[in-house]
Amino acid sequence: MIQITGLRKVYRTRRAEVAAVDGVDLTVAKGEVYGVLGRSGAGKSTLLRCVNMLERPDAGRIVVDGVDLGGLREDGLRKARQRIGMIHQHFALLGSRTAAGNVAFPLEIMGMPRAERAERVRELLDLVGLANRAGAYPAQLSGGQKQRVGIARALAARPTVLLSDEATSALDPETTGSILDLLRDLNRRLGLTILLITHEMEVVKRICDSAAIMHDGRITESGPVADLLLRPGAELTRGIFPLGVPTPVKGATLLDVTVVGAAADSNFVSDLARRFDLDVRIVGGGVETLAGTRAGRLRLALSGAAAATGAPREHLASAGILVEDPR
Ligand SMILES: Nc1ncnc2c1ncn2[C@@H]1O[C@H](COP(=O)(O)OP(=O)(O)OP(=O)(O)O)[C@@H](O)[C@H]1O
Repeated sequence: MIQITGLRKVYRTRRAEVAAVDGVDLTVAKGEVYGVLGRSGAGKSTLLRCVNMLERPDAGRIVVDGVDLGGLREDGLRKARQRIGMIHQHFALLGSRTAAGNVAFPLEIMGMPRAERAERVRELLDLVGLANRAGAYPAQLSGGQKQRVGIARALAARPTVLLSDEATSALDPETTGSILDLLRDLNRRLGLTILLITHEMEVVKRICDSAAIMHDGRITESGPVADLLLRPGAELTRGIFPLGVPTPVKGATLLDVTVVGAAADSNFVSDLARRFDLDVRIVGGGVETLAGTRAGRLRLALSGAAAATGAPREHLASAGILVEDPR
């Protein structure tokens, strides 16, 4: 649905050149929620703004829904952008218009007749759970409600892709949760492909099927969350399940194990203890549900004759469990 290849964007100021995006390749499949995670300044906003050509890349290709955006002139681009909705951290609503007026705005620009427009606006506000606030002005709405208006407006032209620029960063945790659930629901109900950028691990945990980590304009790891978790040394795994600096346990061998899918709910710990006659203690970690997938990471302290041999590791690995030395 979205194919980004060799993307590069350089900002030139009088004093310096900054490669905000420095050779990014990314593929977002149709119907998935894809999160790009990174710290401030990593280049996430620039990357996202290149996807709908709000920023013209210096190099690389952006193909959305089969259309190569780089090859389009202004009018073609305007049409292509209707297929790409966008929501923003600070909502970007017009303060002088009601919720309904804000949602109607892109439809007016498209030239939709008034009666049809009114019907579509009603439908959109209903879709985001704001049917009863149509006449309210942004100043009268909570942050979560404003973002719901933003989402309704972004969906007005029936886009196939939604870009989310830190859509929940200005919201409290509970409201963040409800907006993320709404995005997930829209993704499922409308088959909407969502590419979001965020600095919050919680966003990736709650709704992303796939994720990428960005540092200094480059993607350092990317792929389906379930696959990334099982990749040795993955930063994503450490971010979702931080285990901290290992504290030695006297007479025990420490192992960090990552489990995804059925293994996360299996009896692998007691099985390990029985099979190798070990004493097994869990000294850190947890198990969670990530966008519908069960996953966990535990730090185990093994004691017993077989603890320091390779046998427990080999057994865990043969069951599809990632085993790493704590560090
Ligand atoms: N218009 C611009 N002119 C010059 N430099 C820019 C411009 N926009 C961004 N940059 C620089 O490009 C780099 C990436 O910025 P970008 O905003 O894309 O990162 P980000 O990961 O989205 O961070 P944030 O969450 O803080 O916005 C930064 O070093 C930033 O200072």
